[in-house]
Amino acid sequence: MEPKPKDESQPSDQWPHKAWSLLSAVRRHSPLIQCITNFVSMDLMANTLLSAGASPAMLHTLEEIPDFTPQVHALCLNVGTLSADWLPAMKAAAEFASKSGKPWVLDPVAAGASVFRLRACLELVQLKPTVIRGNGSEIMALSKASVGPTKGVDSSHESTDAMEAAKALAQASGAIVAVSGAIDVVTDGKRVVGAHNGVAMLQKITATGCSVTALIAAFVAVDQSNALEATALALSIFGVAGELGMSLARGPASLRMHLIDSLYGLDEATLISRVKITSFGD
Ligand SMILES: Nc1ncnc2c1ncn2[C@@H]1O[C@H](COP(=O)(O)OP(=O)(O)OP(=O)(O)O)[C@@H](O)[C@H]1O
Ligand SMILES: Cc1ncsc1CCO
Ligand SMILES: [Mg+2]
Repeated sequence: MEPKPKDESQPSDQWPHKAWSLLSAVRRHSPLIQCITNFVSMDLMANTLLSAGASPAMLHTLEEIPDFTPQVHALCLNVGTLSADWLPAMKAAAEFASKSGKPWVLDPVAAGASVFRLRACLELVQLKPTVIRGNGSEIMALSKASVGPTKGVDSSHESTDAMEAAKALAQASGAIVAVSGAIDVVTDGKRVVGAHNGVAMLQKITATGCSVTALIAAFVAVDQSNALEATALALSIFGVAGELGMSLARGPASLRMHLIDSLYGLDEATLISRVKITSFGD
């Protein structure tokens, strides 16, 4: 939607204003986001997209993809509860999205947990995602193409430990690669930025990572030509909603509710005062 001229330099003090501008664009355009995602995440992901102003559609049947996927503004693929019969639909959707010039985002959940899952993720990477977002362990497994010791869907690495793996994966795939964690690391293979927002309690709510991947799809849908910036901003804004939600929450269950309310209610002054994105200086 509405491609904008490429912004080569992103002075750090422009990030907060850009954050408001992109969130406003998502609210205004309400991009249609197709999500083929795991059973655990469907509810939180759809509600995250709705609260940000986007329009989620959790359609995953192969038979519907030729009709539906060309109409969407972006696609989100997530392999969290992958089975062999879902993979052809994911591949077909990725191909339709690419053919119709729509961005698509891959969440390689637990990429290193099994040979089947790793192969599936590597095959999806071949189909040229616009963005890949995972936690530290997922990005390291995918970048090294190796099955290894993993804690399932949770990370046993810091996001910053995966920085070189993320750069290598970005260079090899042509995708923007984002690694979530205390600092969300985002790279195109050369430039690296960090989004510093969020609270650790977000890790205690299942599928917050899956949901922020879908939010990235919505942000890239409204600013396709600046995918690195849109990715970093989606991560930062989700983190700001987490910070605001945490100030009202008593634990993970109430944070889940306040996260959604805070994303929905985010205003310009609050967002601009809280967004924190820095360059890692490459
Ligand atoms: N230590 C932390 N401090 C602040 N925010 C964090 C921290 N760890 C994770 N987050 C935030 O929590 C959200 C989920 O990230 P996480 O790395 O847990 O994803 P994930 O492992 O893929 O989650 P899931 O598989 O449950 O969807 C992101 O918005 C991330 O920025
Ligand atoms: C817990 C869980 N298991 C498979 S997918 C998923 C959601 C978080 O990734
Ligand atoms: Mg995940």
